[in-house]
Amino acid sequence: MEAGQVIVEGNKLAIGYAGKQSRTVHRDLNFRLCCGEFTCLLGANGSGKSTLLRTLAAAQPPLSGSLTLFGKPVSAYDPKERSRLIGLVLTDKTQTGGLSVYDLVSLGRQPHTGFFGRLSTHDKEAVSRSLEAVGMLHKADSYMAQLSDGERQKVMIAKALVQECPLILLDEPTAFLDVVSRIEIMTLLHRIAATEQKAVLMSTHDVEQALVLADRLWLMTGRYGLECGCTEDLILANRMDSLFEFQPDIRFDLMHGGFSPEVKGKKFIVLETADEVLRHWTQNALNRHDYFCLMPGQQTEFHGLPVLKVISPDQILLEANGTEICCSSFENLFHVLSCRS
Ligand SMILES: Nc1ncnc2c1ncn2[C@@H]1O[C@H](COP(=O)(O)OP(=O)(O)OP(=O)(O)O)[C@@H](O)[C@H]1O
Repeated sequence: MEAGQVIVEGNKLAIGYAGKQSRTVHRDLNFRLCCGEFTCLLGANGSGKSTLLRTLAAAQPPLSGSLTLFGKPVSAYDPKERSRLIGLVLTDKTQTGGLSVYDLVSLGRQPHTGFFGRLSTHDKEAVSRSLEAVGMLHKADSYMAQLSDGERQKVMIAKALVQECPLILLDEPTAFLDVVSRIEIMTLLHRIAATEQKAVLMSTHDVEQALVLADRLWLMTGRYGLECGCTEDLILANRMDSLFEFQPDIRFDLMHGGFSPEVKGKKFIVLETADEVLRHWTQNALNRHDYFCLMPGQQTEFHGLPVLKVISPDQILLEANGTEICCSSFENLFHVLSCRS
């Protein structure tokens, strides 16, 4: 497999549900997934991420348009062929508690084993390699029921790895995990894509980590459908704000790469500090206390505004009404400010 080789391509794809409760979730989706790339699919609740992943995995048919895997319609592959090409990791807690970690991952070899599913030496090596790749080899003999959520998720990823598929799809694999496990899993997926030349696509609500680790983003919204691009191209073209289009009070913070409530401070204060970290956290605290921060020089149209000079976290000078008060902490500062208002 060569870096950049197209594995999956969708053209004018419509996804959704046919039958009694028929519903088109999206139409006109155009995308490609290539070897060696880790892609994160972001979108608000109900925007259609799982529907798209299920369609890509052929767990539900497209409503119209074209969806190809290595240039051939996904529907033209039989289920066994597909399971050699697509590894799917779902979040729902499957009933696997009675299986050992080793046995569960071994099930991922089924597309390669014969009728009786006996593991060859090569299969056993592949199981051990996959468990090692996700850092779970030491738990090979544990039962699934004995694992934490994060560990279980790593084992499910090992099961997808052992299938040796060029395409791995994961639906919110980091849901319910602590920040360390989330970072571990996303770093692992990024490494797998890069070193094993796989295309890895995961849906997630973990925007912060996605912006750090994803080579590409797929942004899914009702208004714009699916916007695909290199992570930094989308961020710097201000496309992140489109994710929550009906929430004008929530803004993407370009500087720090996360979403936060828009600042609507009613009180004004001039903030002076030479340190970027101090500026960020002082502004954070002031915004929460209903202050809108102006930079020095910005206050020409306002007169007599308080000025805050932050030299260090324990040296905060507040100049107001011709007096200067030195505060030794933010707690102290907000006590002084609350007494003034
Ligand atoms: N079986 C179904 N039949 C009809 N509509 C469905 C079905 N499953 C989901 N939907 C609808 O399709 C839309 C997209 O749902 P989907 O689960 O794909 O969103 P999502 O982006 O994965 O959401 P979340 O972030 O909450 O997991 C929703 O409006 C949902 O109500």
